[in-house]
Parts: sequence; C-alpha cells; structure tokens
Amino acid sequence: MTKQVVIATKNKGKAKDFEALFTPLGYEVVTMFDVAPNMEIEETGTTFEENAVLKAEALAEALQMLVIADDSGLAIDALNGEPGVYSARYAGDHDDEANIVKVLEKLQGVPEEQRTARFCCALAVAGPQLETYTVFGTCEGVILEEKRGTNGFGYDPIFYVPQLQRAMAELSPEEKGAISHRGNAIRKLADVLPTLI
Ligand SMILES: O=c1nc[nH]c2c1ncn2[C@H]1C[C@H](O)[C@@H](COP(=O)(O)OP(=O)(O)OP(=O)(O)O)O1
Ligand SMILES: [Mg+2]
Repeated sequence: MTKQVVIATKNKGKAKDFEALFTPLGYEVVTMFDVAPNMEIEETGTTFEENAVLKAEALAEALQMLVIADDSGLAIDALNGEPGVYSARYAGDHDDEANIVKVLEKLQGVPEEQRTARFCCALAVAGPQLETYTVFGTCEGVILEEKRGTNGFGYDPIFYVPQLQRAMAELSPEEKGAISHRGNAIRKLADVLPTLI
C-alpha cells in the first residue's frame, strides 16, 4: 500500500509541487479536494507560520489524521516585503494574473538591482497526539519586467532564479522542487516525516 500524505490545500499548483517532491519519496499526495472539498479555513494570521498552523490544525482536527499545511508567498524588498502573507489576495481574490499585474505596476521603473525578492514557505505539521510544529524555507530571486514561461503557478512567471538563469515558470516541477522555498522547507522535514506517517 502506498503511503499517503495529506496536504491542507486547495491550490492545484501547490498540489503539483508537492507531488513532484513527495512522489520520489514514495508518498501519494492527498489534498482537501479529496478529503474535505467543502471545508473553508480562514487565514487570519499575520505570519506564514501562523496561517500554516491554522490550516494544518483545522484539517487535522476534522480528519483526526496527520496533516501538513503550506502557507507561502512572495516578499519583494522594494515593496517592504509586500505582498507577503497577503500574496494570494493582493489584487482581490486569488487571481494569479491580477496579482502579477499589480506587482509589475508597483515595480514600474524600479531597476533590476532593486527588484530582489524571495519566495517564503512555512509548513506546519499537525495531528492527533502531536505537538504542531513548523519549518520554513525560502528561495531568492529577482522580479522580471514581464512574464516568462508557462509552468508552475502564482507568481512563478515573473520570478527569475539567478542561480538557474531562468524564470521559475520555465522550470520543470522537478527542477523547481530542487531549489524552491517549498522544496527547501520539505527537506527540513525529511528526517521526521518517516517517523510520523
Ligand atoms: O511556488 C510558488 N510559485 C508562485 N507563487 C507562489 C508560490 N508559492 C506561493 N505562491 C503565491 C501564490 C499565492 O498567491 C500565495 C500563496 O497563498 P496561500 O494562502 O499560501 O495559498 P492558497 O490560498 O493559494 O492555497 P491554500 O491556502 O489552500 O494552500 O503565494
Ligand atoms: Mg490560502
């Protein structure tokens, strides 16, 4: 029987990222679409960690199972860390295209050397009999002036990865996982995960 890992997300792009990361480790990824499609979890926290904990604990409580949640976003230096924890709602309601347009407008005229940014990812692990804990991963980059590539999701088309000289949306899911904030956070879970699931 394949081991399953439950992720408290309703973001299909994130789910794909997790599949690329967990499939090679022998886990099948299960999301809220499979186990709690009608559940809404409000993200009332002011940090990535707080929101990740909220999501993980709510779903773990509902399912009485071990759950991982991801709260993530983009922090742009020239915008004092915006959109940050509000990344999904920056231009309204979960509209990736509108969010990108807003970022590009705000950065209009800002030169390349001042367009530095990082993706952040807090993962929370929660479950019955388990004290919830979190890990954090980041990925450094530069905000492009226009979109490049069609892979990934969210802000990937405007996030340039200097290390690979490509936009995040020009990477395969495996290439992204090797350097991404999400991949870096998951690698911090690698030691404990087999003991939990
Ligand atoms: O690898 C990434 N590549 C591009 N964009 C990304 C990435 N990682 C997070 N992001 C952006 C997308 C969204 O605007 C926000 C996450 O918001 P966040 O609340 O964590 O996720 P969500 O609401 O889309 O799904 P859910 O809460 O159900 O997991 O940051
Ligand atoms: Mg969300």
